[in-house]
This record gives sequence, C-alpha cells and structure tokens, in this order.
Amino acid sequence: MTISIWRYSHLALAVSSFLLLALASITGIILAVEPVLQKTQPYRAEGFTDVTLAQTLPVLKKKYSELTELSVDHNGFVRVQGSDADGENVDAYVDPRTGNVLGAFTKKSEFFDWVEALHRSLFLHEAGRFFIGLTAFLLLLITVSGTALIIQRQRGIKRFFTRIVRDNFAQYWHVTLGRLSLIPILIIALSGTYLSLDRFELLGKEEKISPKIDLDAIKDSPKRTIAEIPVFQQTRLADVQSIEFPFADDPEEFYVIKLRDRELTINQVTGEVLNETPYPTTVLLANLSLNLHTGRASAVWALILAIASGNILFFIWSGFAITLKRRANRIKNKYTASESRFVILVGSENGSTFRFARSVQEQLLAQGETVHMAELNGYMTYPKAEHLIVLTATYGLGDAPTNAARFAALLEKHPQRQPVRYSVVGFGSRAYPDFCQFAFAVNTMLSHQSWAQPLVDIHTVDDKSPAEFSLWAEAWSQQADRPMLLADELRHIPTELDTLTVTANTRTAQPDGTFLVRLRPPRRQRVRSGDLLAIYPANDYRERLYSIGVVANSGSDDVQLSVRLHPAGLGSTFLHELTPGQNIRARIVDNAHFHFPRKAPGVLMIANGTGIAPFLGMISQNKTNVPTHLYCGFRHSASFEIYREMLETDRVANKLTSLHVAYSREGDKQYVSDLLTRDADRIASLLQTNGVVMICGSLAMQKDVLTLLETICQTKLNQPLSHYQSHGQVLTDCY
Ligand SMILES: Cc1cc2nc3c(=O)[nH]c(=O)nc-3n(C[C@H](O)[C@H](O)[C@H](O)COP(=O)(O)O)c2cc1C
Repeated sequence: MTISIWRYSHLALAVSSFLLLALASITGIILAVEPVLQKTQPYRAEGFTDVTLAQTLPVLKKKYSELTELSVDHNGFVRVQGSDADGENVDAYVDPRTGNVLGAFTKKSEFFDWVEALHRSLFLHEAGRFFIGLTAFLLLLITVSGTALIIQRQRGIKRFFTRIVRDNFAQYWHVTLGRLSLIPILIIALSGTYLSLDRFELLGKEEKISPKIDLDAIKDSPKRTIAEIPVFQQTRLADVQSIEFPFADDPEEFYVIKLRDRELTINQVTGEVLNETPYPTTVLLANLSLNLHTGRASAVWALILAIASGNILFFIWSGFAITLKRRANRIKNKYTASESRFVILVGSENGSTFRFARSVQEQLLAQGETVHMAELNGYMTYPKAEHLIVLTATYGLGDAPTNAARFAALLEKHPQRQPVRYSVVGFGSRAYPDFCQFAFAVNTMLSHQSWAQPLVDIHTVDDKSPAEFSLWAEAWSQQADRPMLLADELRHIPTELDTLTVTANTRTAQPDGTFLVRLRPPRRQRVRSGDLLAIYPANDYRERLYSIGVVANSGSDDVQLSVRLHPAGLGSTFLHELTPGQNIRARIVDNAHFHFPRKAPGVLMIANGTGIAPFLGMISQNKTNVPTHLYCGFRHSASFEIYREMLETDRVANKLTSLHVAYSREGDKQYVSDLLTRDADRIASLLQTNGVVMICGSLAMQKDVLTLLETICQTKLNQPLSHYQSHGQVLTDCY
C-alpha cells in the first residue's frame, strides 16, 4: 500500500514537471560549462590567497592614479576600476602583488546570458521565475519520494547501497544513478527553491545595509599609512567581495569594504573601523545557495552539477520507460475484487497464460458482467463472487509459477463466505513428465474447500493449443449457460517480433544430434547471454524457447543457440534447416535472473547437454577474467567436440579458469554431480566468499545438483541452500 503511495506521488510529480525539468536540466548543463571555462582564464595571480589588504592596497595606490572600485570574483580574479598613471581609464584584472594588468575585464558572453535568462525565467519575467521556482520545489519532492522508493525497494536504509536486482536496463540504471546523484540533485533542488523564495521575498524583506556613522565623532589622528592600518593587516584579499575607495582625502570619505560575511566602513586617515554590519542569515544563505546552484566557486562542483543535470534527463526517459513497461504488463480491471461476480485468477511465469485470461475477461465484460482478474498470489475474499476461473501454468518439476507460489497458504487464510462455482484450466507441455501438475494441485485444493463447487472438470491445454482451450470454453459455456468463444488473437503468433539473420549453422551430425545455430539480432536489440529466444516454427501460436549465448562474430554480437535435433521436434527441426543468410521472426525474452553476475569473486557453472549454450556466451564475454569454473556433462565425448575448441580458446585467454567434463556413457561413466561431489570443498568456499553457482540444463540434473548443494551447504557451511538462493548466489534456468 505505502509503496504505491510513494510510487504514485513520484510519478505524478514527475509527470507534472517533466517539461520544465527537462528545459532546466538542459540549460543547467550548458550553464555549468561557464564556471569551468572561466577557471581556465589566466587572471588568477599566484599566491592570491595569502595576500592581505595591507600588502596589496599600497601597491595598487602607487600604480594607479585613481581607484574607484576593487572587486574579487568567485574565480579569485581581482578587478580594478579607476585610471592609470597616464590618466587613462582602467577596467582590468590585475596581479594584486604587483598591480600589473593580467587582462582586460570581459563581460559574460551573450550566449550564456541568454541561456541564463531562459533557465531563470523562461523569458517570462516574474511569471517565468515562479514556474521555475515551482519546478525546483517539485524536484525536491521527486527526490524525497524517489529516496523513499529506493529505501522500500532495498528493504531498509541500512541496505540503501546494497546490490540492486536487475529487472531491465531502464529500471536498473534509474535506481543506480538515482542513488549516486541523490545528494547533488537534492542540493540543486534545495538551493533552487531557496533562491526562488528569496527572490519573491517570502523569507523576509531584505534590509538595505546603510551604515550609521556619527560624522561629528570622526577623528583625523593618529594618522596611519595603509600598511599600518590593523584591519587591513588582518583582512585577506580572498575574503573580500569589493572595496569602494574614498573619493577624496577628506576624513569624512571612507573605505567601504564588503567581505563575504559582513560590511566594514573604515576611516581612511586613522584606519578606525567606523561601522561593522554582519549580513543577515538570509543573505548568507542566498549566497551559499547561489554558489551551490551555479558551481561558480568550484569547477569540480560545476562538473558534478552538469552530470547530475544529465542524470535528471536520463531519469525522465527511464522513469517513463519503466511506467510504460509496467502498464503494459499490468492487469487492467474495470471492477474491484469486492464488487465482481466473476473472478479470474492467473498463474503465469512468461506471460502467455495472461493472453488467454484476458480473452475470458473481455468476453465476460462484453456481456455486461462484473469481472475481476488477479494473480493467484493476489487471492483474497471475494464477497460477491459466484464464479472463480483459475488459469495456471506449471513450472520446474510440476511446481507453481512464481506469481502463484503463495496461493496454497492464501486459500487456507481466506475462505469465501458464500458458495462459489470454480473451474481450473491447466497450461503446460506434454514434453514434461509432470504435465500441468500445479493446475491439478490447485483443483484438488479447491475441491477441499467447503464453499467451492466445481462447475466443469479440470481441463488442460498442451503447448498453448487454441483447440484444447476451446474445449474448456465450450464446456464452461454450457455449464454456466452463457457464451464463451475463442478469441482470434489466441490462434496467432504475437505481434512485435524481431527479424534475425542466420549467420551460421553447424548442422553437424553429432551422435546425439546436437548442432549450433548463430543468428544476428537487429542492432538496436539489447541481448545478453542467459536471455531466451522465442521462435514460432509453424508460424502459429506455438512458441519454442531456447537459451541464448551471446558470441562475438566479425565485430557484431551474435545470438548462439545449442540445439538437440529431435526427429519430430517442431523447434529443433525448424532450426536445423536454417541456412546462412536466411531471416527468421522471433522474440528475445529478457531473462534477467540468469545473467552473468555483475560483481562476484568467482562463478561456478553447471550444465548438461545443450544447457551449456548460455555459458558459452558468458565465458567468451568474461573480459575481466572473473575466476570461472565450468562443470558439464554429456553422454559421449563426441557430443562435447563442437564446444571443445571454443572453450580451449577461452581457457588460454583466461576467461575460463577450469573445465570439468563428465561422460555418462563412456570411460568412468560419470555424471556432472559426481564431479561436483569430488569438488565439494571448492563449491563450499565459493559460496562462503559470495561466489555464484549457475545451473542450466535438464530439470532432472537440476534436481540432483540442488540436492547435492543442499548437503554441501548443511554439512560444510551450516546454512540451508535457501540462504544462498535468497542471496542470489544460486541461479537456475532448467527445462
Ligand atoms: C522451465 C520450464 C519448466 C516447465 N515445466 C513444466 C512442467 O513441469 N509441467 C508442464 O506441464 N509444463 C511445464 N512447462 C510448460 C509451461 O507450463 C507452458 O509452456 C505454459 O504454457 C507457459 O505459460 P506462461 O507463459 O504463462 O508462463 C515448463 C516450461 C518451462 C519453460
């Protein structure tokens, strides 16, 4: 609940300010260049910070016949206005120790003036200043709500800087850069807001400093030279903003010295301090805000401000990208859970089951019914529900998809108070031994609830088959006595596919029929080893997923699949027939949980058969030589031949630290788990030192390996395996 309040505030604030924020950021970046350019000018004299007024003023007085004003800017450039020994007007930067001119005073360039006016007021005077001030304040609120979101996401302030789980590019960098630029952006927003409040005098009216001096009490003795005046001896030029010189030698004409924190009036004859007025806090804060907001006092800070402003532009883009992605995947409901007669619950890992659920929802809505759709993990009490329709996939070894894992517990916790008729449709694949097992489990659980009455028997859908789904639709429609047709879109392949070009296909007749296919994705497509390639071999609804290894090929990154040819296999026969130059339409599925870890002291990869595919890519891209060990199992040594050369090259290049291969039908007849048992100590010490274990291959192998890892963790590390799984140290992608 709270997360959505922060998220909505963050989004609402961003939406309401993004145009002005983008404009302020772009102009801010340009303006940050100015102080950096200024600092490169040769007008700052050496040893400037050590010079006192008692040292510099006599020199300047001697060099110039008349001095009206001296000022020191934020770059430490000393500017003198007056006339020289020949009576010529002078307005120049000088060396305070010698009085020599270092260069003529130059005004700020017209371009920067123009950008500054746009940045401050949009050329709209007071109205523009108000909007810019408001934008700074909104940026402050965006920063606060963003910080709250990061704290919630990381589960606590203490974990603020811990590793970020990577979902996708926009989300990952939004949070990572958000954390890094938090302080500079907070300072930009705070100082900008302060300057606006000050400008509109909302913090109190600024009193003009007018020193009160008793002219009758002014003394003309004892006479002191400038060098003898104590206040001049104690004041460093670096602390001065400006000095107004007396017009004449009369003791009633004074020096007016503006320091960084106060103003002094000084008797020019005696050196007595006639008045000292500290600036009000508002003026000091306004000055500090200006320094912080513009970076005028430090080139390094100006550069940080420019980078932070660039980050704001990135946040605008990535924030919208995240929102659009979230909305695309979002379940859209017209009716709430508590007011709906029909409730549809979905269990899905890769999203295809949602397409079926949406078509059911749309038809019921079109019939004027109140319908609510949710994930199985969102199960609760539905006070008005009469029908419950569950559509769920099965994963792992007959397990629940991630968004359904908590359903069993929730079902016990929230019994319905009125009778509800239910129907379960299982989505699965007959290629797995536990076909639709989770759907059967859900059906059994429901049958044990006193309030639940079956409407139609459980139906299963193999491989997203529209024909099998329509069998359920017909049965349900008869029992519920209302129409339920199969939506047309379920018969076709998804839109938005990419075109990939085949660059190589080994098609070698290995004894086990394994071959390697390489495809070149479009340039703009971001793909990483461990992602999945979804192909549609029969140009219909049937989808086949393959693990991707990304390998370099003549300057480009190719997608490499390792495939085993099944004589009647839809996907493998299709891929086997591909020839270089041919194009195919496919979808790259971001499989973020199975990417090579960003920061790990070591990685241990475990594969059998074609499960080696993503690891081939990860190893070949291990440019920083993270210690990486590969354990893989095959039936025959011949099956390993197509990978041998690639892995040997990687080993020589130090991308692969060690290679261990087991053959189950030859020699010692070993399985990969035998090699792991032998190297149990290495696995234990890897896990103990935050290393990562990655497993890819058959589910049967995964089951064996996880059992073995559980024993290693319990006996050698005194921790359950789940401890390392929950810390992202054991990653699996098996099929
Ligand atoms: C890694 C993996 C494991 C799977 N395990 C099973 C399984 O044990 N039993 C089954 O019937 N289907 C299994 N399937 C097939 C999916 O349940 C099926 O493709 C489903 O339509 C996917 O739906 P979704 O896209 O909504 O997640 C598995 C699929 C994958 C990729």
